[in-house]
Amino acid sequence: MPQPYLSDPDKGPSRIRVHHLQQAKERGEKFAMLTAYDVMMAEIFDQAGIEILLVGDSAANTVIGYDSTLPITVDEMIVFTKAVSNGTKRALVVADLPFGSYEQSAQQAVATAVRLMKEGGAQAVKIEGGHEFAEHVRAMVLAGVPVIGHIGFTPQSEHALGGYRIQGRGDAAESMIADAKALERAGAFTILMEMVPSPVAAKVDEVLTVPTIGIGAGNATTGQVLVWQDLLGLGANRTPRFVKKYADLRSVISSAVSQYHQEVVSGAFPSADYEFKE
Ligand SMILES: Nc1nc(=O)c2c([nH]1)NC[C@@H]1CN(c3ccc(C(=O)N[C@@H](CCC(=O)O)C(=O)O)cc3)CN21
Ligand SMILES: CC(C)C(=O)C(=O)O
Ligand SMILES: [Mg+2]
Repeated sequence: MPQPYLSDPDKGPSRIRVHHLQQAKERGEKFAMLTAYDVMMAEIFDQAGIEILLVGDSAANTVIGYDSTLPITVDEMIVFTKAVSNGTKRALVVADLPFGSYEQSAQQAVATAVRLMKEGGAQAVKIEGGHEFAEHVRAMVLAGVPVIGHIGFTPQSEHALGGYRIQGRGDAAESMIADAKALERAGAFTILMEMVPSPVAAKVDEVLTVPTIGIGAGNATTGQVLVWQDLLGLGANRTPRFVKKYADLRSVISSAVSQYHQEVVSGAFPSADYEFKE
């Protein structure tokens, strides 16, 4: 396979923009999205070639320690979005619209999206929900906000959906495809699908012109996304089945910190190398 256009150091874009993702789909190339919530991780992921950094409302779980995404606020999302945009040179920075910040009206969605862009430095936003939010998407797009639609399992609707469950099985597949089409028609530049049977996700990618991104949605979507603490093995909890763990940072950090602790209590640290002479 030739060097993918998106990551070609000479011909590829120096800054990923929405139209590059569309071109990727047209060329049959894939791209990667990863969450980020702080400047140093954003720098590392950006320099590693990740095309899209998502400031997910999963920060509610992975940074703040809530057991769902529902409590995180727009003000909190803005802090994380600023940190990520400060650490990013090439990737597209996308921020989640948190629960309660967009549902009431298209105008509320525009106001929140504008804050995430103006105050947080986001270059696009992501909104959970299907055709019922098409007008919200249209209003944001008209305001100059690029929008990703998020369908399938939408964690902000956990209580309405009855828990963490796969969506779009059986008869529900047709309405999921209709949701994806409605969001595309409203102007969404990408559709993200979470916990959807792979054949349904493949069908959605096939019927849409815009690219798709999957998490627990198989290998036929244009892109993939994971939460970085899952990918790098930082969390203590069991991860969802769709997670592939590429490292075990929790044990790396734990043994380094134990060694530091042991050297402090034994007096081995700081040795002469780390002290100031008169
Ligand atoms: N750390 C983390 N990773 C995520 O992927 C993630 C978050 N947090 N927070 C926001 C949402 C919530 N998501 C989740 C969280 C848990 C499951 C889960 O426990 N899934 C089980 C059961 C699936 C089933 O019903 O069969 C699994 O084994 O995959 C799935 C998605 C995805 N997002
Ligand atoms: C899991 C991804 C898609 C997300 O929405 C988040 O991290 O908040
Ligand atoms: Mg989210």
